[in-house]
Amino acid sequence: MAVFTPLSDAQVAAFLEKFDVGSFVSLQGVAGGTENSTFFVTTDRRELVLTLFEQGEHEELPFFVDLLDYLDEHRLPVPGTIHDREGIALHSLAGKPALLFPRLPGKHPSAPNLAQCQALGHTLGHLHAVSQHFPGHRPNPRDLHWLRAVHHKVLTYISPDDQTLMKNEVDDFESAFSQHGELPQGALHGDLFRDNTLFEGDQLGGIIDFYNGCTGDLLFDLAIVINDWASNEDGSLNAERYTAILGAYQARRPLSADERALWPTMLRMTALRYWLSRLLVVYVDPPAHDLTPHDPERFRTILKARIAFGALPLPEVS
Ligand SMILES: Nc1ncnc2c1ncn2[C@@H]1O[C@H](COP(=O)(O)OP(=O)(O)O)[C@@H](O)[C@H]1O
Ligand SMILES: N[C@@H](CCOP(=O)(O)O)C(=O)O
Repeated sequence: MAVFTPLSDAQVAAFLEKFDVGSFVSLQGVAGGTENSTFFVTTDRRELVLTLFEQGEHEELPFFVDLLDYLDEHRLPVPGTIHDREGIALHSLAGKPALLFPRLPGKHPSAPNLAQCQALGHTLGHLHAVSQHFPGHRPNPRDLHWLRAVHHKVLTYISPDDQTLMKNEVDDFESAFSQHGELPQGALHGDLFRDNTLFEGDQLGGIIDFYNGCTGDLLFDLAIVINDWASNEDGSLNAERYTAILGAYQARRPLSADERALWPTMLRMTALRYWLSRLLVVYVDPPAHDLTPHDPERFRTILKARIAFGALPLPEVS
């Protein structure tokens, strides 16, 4: 379940009166999700999503509102926030910050087909082409500085071989990145896993859950996508999905020479980023709720595969 703060019909009906969205019909808690309380709300005019923010830095919410609204204005399939009659998006409900969104169509793809991979690559390339001009600023909270600063917290919980692996990888990343200039920058989704997308058939209906959104290396976002969308069970890269995503992406935003050079390193770095964040959740900072944490082992497997086999060649830009 992902309703940590229950709401009554009457509370939501009164809340909706601030907005021009129609009258309350029904409310349903959403089972998915891990961090916030999410509700599907039906009015006599439309389907909505209501999110109560349970954790995280509340002062950062205006960044997420601005980013979603900017991408929505640029015709990306994201839930732009719904503003009330006075133009305000961010409200408070049951003592928690609250946002209202349109409900986007579709389902999460667990085994995406190649048309879905192409659609995702195409849209992410478009998003990054546009997001380079986004004026907001939020440093990437999971970048190399974070890896360097926090990886020691998990070392006592992993095997001696894994400790060596993790420490050597962080050193390697620092050495590789120091040999290149700044990579192309822009706003990132920051967590674009399959379960943060919605598809209707092969059509990408929506990209959701921008609460890891930040600004930084665009390549970081692309590497997260490839590791989640294009890895086989054994962690190796799935050549067809890899080529479908990267071919479509580069038709919208070709990678620079520095990005191409750092690509194998970025795949390893984002694999380590999730291995580490998941280890932290399991051993160091477990959440108060009883949801099953994501498996750290999955990203250890992916990291080991990237080290063993490197990256596949990047498709040529046509
Ligand atoms: N705008 C939206 N349109 C349709 N479904 C949504 C929307 N926002 C959230 N959801 C649904 O709610 C679930 C939880 O939302 P999410 O933002 O991922 O929560 P959390 O931050 O807690 O992980 C999603 O997996 C999706 O099924
Ligand atoms: N999607 C992630 C969880 C979000 O990352 P975090 O850094 O905010 O914990 C995962 O699959 O682990």
